[in-house]
Amino acid sequence: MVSAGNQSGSGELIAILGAGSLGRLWAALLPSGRCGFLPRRENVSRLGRSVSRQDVPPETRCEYVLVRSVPPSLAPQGFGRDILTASPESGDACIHVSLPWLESTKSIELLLVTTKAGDTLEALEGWLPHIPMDTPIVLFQNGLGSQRAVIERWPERPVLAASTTEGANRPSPGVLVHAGAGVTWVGALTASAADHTASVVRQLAETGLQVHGEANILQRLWQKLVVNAGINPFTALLDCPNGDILASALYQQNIDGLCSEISALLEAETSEAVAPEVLRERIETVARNTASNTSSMRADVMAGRKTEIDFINGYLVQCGKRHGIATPVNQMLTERVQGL
Ligand SMILES: NC(=O)C1=CN([C@@H]2O[C@H](COP(=O)(O)OP(=O)(O)OC[C@H]3O[C@@H](n4cnc5c(N)ncnc54)[C@H](OP(=O)(O)O)[C@@H]3O)[C@@H](O)[C@H]2O)C=CC1
Ligand SMILES: CC(C)(CO)C(=O)C(=O)O
Repeated sequence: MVSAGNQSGSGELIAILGAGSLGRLWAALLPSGRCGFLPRRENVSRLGRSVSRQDVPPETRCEYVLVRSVPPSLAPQGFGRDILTASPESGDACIHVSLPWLESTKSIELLLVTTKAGDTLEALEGWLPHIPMDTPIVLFQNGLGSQRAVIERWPERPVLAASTTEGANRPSPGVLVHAGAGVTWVGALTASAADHTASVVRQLAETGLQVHGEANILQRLWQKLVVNAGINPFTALLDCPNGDILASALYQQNIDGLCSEISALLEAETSEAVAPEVLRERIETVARNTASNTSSMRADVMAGRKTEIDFINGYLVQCGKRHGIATPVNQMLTERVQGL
């Protein structure tokens, strides 16, 4: 059982904003007693308030089971529906996790933000006025665009970004599955964050997950963006696992155009020249290595959630507009996914 006490007397805390799959994964693996979740700001007044008998009692702790060791037959399937057959009983390493919903922001020494890209700004708007100016903030969002919005809004704060290939999903409300081990890269986005990188990496590495500092985190985010832009929309539109896109007509007809657009954008944005064929090879290597995965975008569509398309192919369309580069394939994929 991983458990953290209520805030009083527990010293400095790592707060997690976004108690979803990724947030719960870090929370469960961080040293016990040092971690808690920040609730949605609008729910704050319900926490810790005495309630009348007619009211629903507020949840003061977030409880779930972490399934760390998925049976090999399920492990490669990653996100989504396929994992539904994984139950806490079927793995050999289930941990019961019980962590507090934080009521005060006083002793927060590190803030991990694990909301979806589209929710990040609003989630931070609610909490940052209550969090000390020198508390490092680590953004875990996939795609690009949300990070820039945060640093433009709070340029003085120490803001870092993380790019991670860990895989976590929630097949049912009380169960978190660590579906795939990966690597996490952390680097500074604002000037005042540079001094915090080493200590953030050290704290995150206490989970036992692989965590490294990255001097050029934007480049890492771009590398992941390329792969997500070349796999996720096709899986969502074709409603298929990652590997199945490769033989499809939609993919075959559009991948070269997509890679040419991304290659031009990459050079315009980062000065890195990477040939379209190299980008295609990178995309296809990941698609083959994760062939039976349900991508996060397909999983969002299947669950009726808003996708992160605006921060992946949609972001590339916006980049194209800034640089005068035509992006018809990214535009088509964005519009079609938005329409799902
Ligand atoms: N899951 C993974 O393995 C990986 C995820 N990522 C990236 O990490 C990010 C999070 O992904 P994931 O954990 O899967 O997403 P989830 O949807 O599982 O989690 C997001 C969480 O944020 C919460 N949230 C939304 N708005 C607010 C708010 N205003 N205040 C507080 N909490 C809020 C949601 O609450 P509610 O449920 O109530 O809506 C939800 O619990 C995404 O950008 C994703 O691309 C990157 C690599 C791997
Ligand atoms: C690499 C990939 C496509 C793996 O499924 C992913 O990151 C995602 O699903 O968002």
